[in-house]
Order: sequence, then structure tokens, then C-alpha cells
Amino acid sequence: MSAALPEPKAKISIRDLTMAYGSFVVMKDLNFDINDRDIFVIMGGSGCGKSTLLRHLIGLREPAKGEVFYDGKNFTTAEPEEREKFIRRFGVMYQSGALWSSLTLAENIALPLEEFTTMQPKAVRELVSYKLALVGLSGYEDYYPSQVSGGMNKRAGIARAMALDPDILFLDEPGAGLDPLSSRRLDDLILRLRDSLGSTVVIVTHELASIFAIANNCVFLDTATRTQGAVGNPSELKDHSENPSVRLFLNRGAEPADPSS
Ligand SMILES: Nc1ncnc2c1ncn2[C@@H]1O[C@H](COP(=O)(O)OP(=O)(O)OP(=O)(O)O)[C@@H](O)[C@H]1O
Repeated sequence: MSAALPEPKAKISIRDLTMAYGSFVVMKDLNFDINDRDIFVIMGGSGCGKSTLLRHLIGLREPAKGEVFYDGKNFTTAEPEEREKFIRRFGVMYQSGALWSSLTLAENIALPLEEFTTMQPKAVRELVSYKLALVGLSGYEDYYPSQVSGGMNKRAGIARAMALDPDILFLDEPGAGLDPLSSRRLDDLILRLRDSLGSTVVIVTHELASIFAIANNCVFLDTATRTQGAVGNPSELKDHSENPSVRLFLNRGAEPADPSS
């Protein structure tokens, strides 16, 4: 008899979440878990609310209804001081995640360390070099963002998001604007970081190649119904989701041969 697999542990739980801008409801009744060490993709068509969901998860927007939990603790109703402790465990790379152009890559990555730790300058320098090495940018400490490629800028952005050793990494469209090869390298990096650091990674993207390459779990936000269309492994949903919108999205508009097989 084979041993039962351990139950996946919910790192983030989204319960009855409705997101709105004033009276405009973006998504309603969202209910799903993001498990420990997941590479979890938030996907869906343009304007469906992916970035808005990310903003709710990191506390930049408040739910119109519902709650977000981290390790079973209520983030939405937490007091400001308690909330700050949650937020300190997050590393975030925003969609517009540009680095400061007037600072070198090393100075960009040192910023969060200088702001949130009492580390001495020498220790900061060493840690910055270590973080740059993790993303394959050893030796680029003194380069300015304009002197390196788009893919290298993204990798430096990830190094900055990881500066404080976050438990959870949030990446908003990390592959946007990259050529396929750079995008692929970024995917490999994200996988490697999750495996070596044991972080949970939440990514907003609609790039199918990336979704299938790295995500083990995902939610599809369905613009037509304004709620989640499916939750699960994207490779399985591609052929077997009961929701035709999900199958169409994951098959670039073409239906799989026999969704029931
Ligand atoms: N600050 C805001 N105020 C009002 N409406 C907003 C605001 N931000 C976004 N929206 C609207 O909310 C909806 C969801 O936007 P959001 O940016 O979350 O979508 P998205 O799925 O991330 O889009 P994309 O794939 O194009 O980046 C859109 O209709 C958008 O116009």
C-alpha cells in the first residue's frame, strides 16, 4: 500500500472575496487557497482584475467583502501593527517594477536593507552581492539600470524583492516586454529560487508558455461571470476543465479535442 501524500498546507486563503472600485465590482465570491511552496499564477484576460487581486493580497486595497488569511491568521481584520508583521514577510515586484534609474543595481537592492534593517554598510554590500549572484548578476553591482538589458533589469527587480528574505514573493507580470528567451530564463530563475529558498511565489501573468512552464497551481478570473472560473493545475485545466472559458484561454482560443477524455 502506498503512503498517503501529505495534505498541501494553505499559505494564503482567500474567502468570499469581493473586489470593487466604488460601485464597480471587479470580481466577486473568490474562494481558493495558495499552498506553501506553490508557484501560483493569477490569470485571465486583460482587465479581469489580476493586478487588483494582487493589491488585495498585499494589503494595498481593502476587500469590499470577504477576507484574506495568511497561515490561517486573518490579514484583513488585523490591527495595523500586526498587519505590518505580515507585510514584512512579502517581497513584491510590481508591474511597473522599474528600478530607480539614478541608482546602481547594488544601490537599488541595498535600499530595503538600509530602510528596514540595522545592518552595517559592509554587511549590506556583501548581502547585495549575494542577492545579485542568486539571480545571475554577479559583477553587475555598479551598473545602472539603463546599462543592462530588460531581462537583467527584471532579475535585479527580483533580487530587490528578495532582499529581506521574504516568505512569499509576489510578481506582477514579470515577463512583460521580454523576448521569449529572456522570458524563459526568468521562468527558470523563478523555479530555481522557489526550490532553493522554499518561498511561495504568486505571479500575475497571461503568458501561457510561462504558466505551463512554472505554475503548479492557478486561479482563472473570468471576466464574463466576474468570478473565478477555475482553480487548479494549469496543465490539467487545459484539457479537462469543466469551464469552456478556461479551456479556451489555456488553448489560445482552440478547444482541446475531447475535454472529457
Ligand atoms: N484605480 C482604479 N480605479 C478604478 N478602476 C480601476 C482601477 N484600477 C483598475 N481598475 C479597473 O478594474 C478592472 C481590473 O483592472 P486590473 O488592472 O486589476 O486588471 P488586470 O487583469 O490586471 O489587467 P491587465 O491584464 O490589462 O494588466 C479594469 O476594468 C480596470 O479598468
